[in-house]
Amino acid sequence: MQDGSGRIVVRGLTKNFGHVAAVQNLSFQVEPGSVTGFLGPNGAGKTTTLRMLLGLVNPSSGEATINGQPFHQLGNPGRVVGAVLEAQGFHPKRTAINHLRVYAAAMGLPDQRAMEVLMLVGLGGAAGRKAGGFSLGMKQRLALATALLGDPQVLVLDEPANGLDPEGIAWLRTFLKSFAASGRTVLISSHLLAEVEQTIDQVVIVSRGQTVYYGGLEDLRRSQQSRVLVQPADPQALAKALQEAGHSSVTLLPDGRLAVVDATVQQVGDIASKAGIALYGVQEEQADLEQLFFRLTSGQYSAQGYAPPGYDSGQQVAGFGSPIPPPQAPQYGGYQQQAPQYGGYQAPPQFQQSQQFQQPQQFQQPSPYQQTGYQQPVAPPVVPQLPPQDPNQAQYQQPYQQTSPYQAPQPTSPYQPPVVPTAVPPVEQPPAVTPPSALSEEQPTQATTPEPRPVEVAPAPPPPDVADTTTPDTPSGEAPSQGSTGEEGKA
Ligand SMILES: Nc1ncnc2c1ncn2[C@@H]1O[C@H](COP(=O)(O)OP(=O)(O)OP(=O)(O)O)[C@@H](O)[C@H]1O
Repeated sequence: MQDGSGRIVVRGLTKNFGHVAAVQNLSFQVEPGSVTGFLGPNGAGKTTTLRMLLGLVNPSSGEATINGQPFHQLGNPGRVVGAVLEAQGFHPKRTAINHLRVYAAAMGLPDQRAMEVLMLVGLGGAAGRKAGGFSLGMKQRLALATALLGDPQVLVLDEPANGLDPEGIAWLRTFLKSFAASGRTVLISSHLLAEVEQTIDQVVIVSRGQTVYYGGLEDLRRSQQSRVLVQPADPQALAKALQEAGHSSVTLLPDGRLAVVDATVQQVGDIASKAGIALYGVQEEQADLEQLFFRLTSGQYSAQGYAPPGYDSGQQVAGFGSPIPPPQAPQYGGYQQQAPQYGGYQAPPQFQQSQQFQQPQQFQQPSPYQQTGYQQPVAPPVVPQLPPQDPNQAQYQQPYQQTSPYQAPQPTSPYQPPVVPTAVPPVEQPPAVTPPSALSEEQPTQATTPEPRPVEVAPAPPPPDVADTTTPDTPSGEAPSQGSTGEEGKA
């Protein structure tokens, strides 16, 4: 029996693909009324977890429920949960509007609902264009429109910002916040905290298939303590002097600086002065959330050959190892930097590497982005509420305009459920679509299906098509996986 809460519960979820432990004993809960970010580096197990939640992969153990029930027990899943796992796999020759009409018909919704969701995601002007010609960002919007068809209570989106331009990201942020503010549940995955930081309220951070943090984003921010970073002429001597003065939490960083937790800048300066130790730089550091994310998830991949013998890759901020060999960390009794801990629900590390600390070039630690080749995503501009646009020329329309059913009749929510017709209107040229059962892991992959991973599973897939003979819209699920090994190859 559905509890109607809109709550997602993941309890002890585990998935092994042969020898690959994709997800290990994962537990978290996603509450309605908030946007929860599901974050982790590549290969952390995010997609596998979402696929288990959506009934596309059988867990090795544990369970994932929506409204208190596994996905396959939801009566009309398309009306409960809308999901986008990968914005690909649309029939390339089918127009956006026809794609949506097919799914709308399968869910018992009127044709007009297709146009409504297209308008909602800003694709109204591209309704008659074939999906095969869509850009990645347009495909993301079309996939989201498909997920919204059934006016679901829960939205599950895998990397939804992927391919969106800055305006699209800003639009998505506004949309998801508004959706959650209407009392619904939003779970979005990403491997970039910066990409979703302004969107999410709660965060589940996974690394190597395990939860490393689960809680409010603000709590995560608050959990970080500042520390004093100091560059002394003689780190050993200063560490000793600090310890003798009662400051036991002193960490020697690979670049030769000391990080002191329970002391102020003034205290450190005074102690150094009394001990006759010259300081070349001292600064209080407030930990950065993005760096914390790197720290929490570091070690997912470590680049062999870069870390010198004895150097603990856990000291690195970036998760992919450092392309620049760090200096050999001298070993001090009791002052070694601690590697981040994994497994279970552990508190995040308290300290982060300073990027502002002023010191000679040779001591500077490259930022995580420099180390990994990433660039910090450009913060999207603030989107005006209703920018002026020419309906004939604008590529995307703002979603909260015109006749959208989501236009807020009530001040608290822009959403209204769509009208469910008493009779299903006929569908023109129904295309080939994988039947619902083919989404299941237990179904063998169809020979004509090019995509081993699902696209959108939100609505119940429509009936098979007799006209189209090309690639189905909806890819099949994975090959039988329980206990198998090499047959579960990932695209
Ligand atoms: N069908 C499969 N068969 C075998 N291994 C798989 C399969 N699906 C996922 N894996 C493995 O499970 C691990 C987790 O993969 P998953 O796709 O869940 O990670 P992710 O966090 O979503 O990564 P990304 O951010 O790159 O999408 C990886 O090691 C991956 O290779």
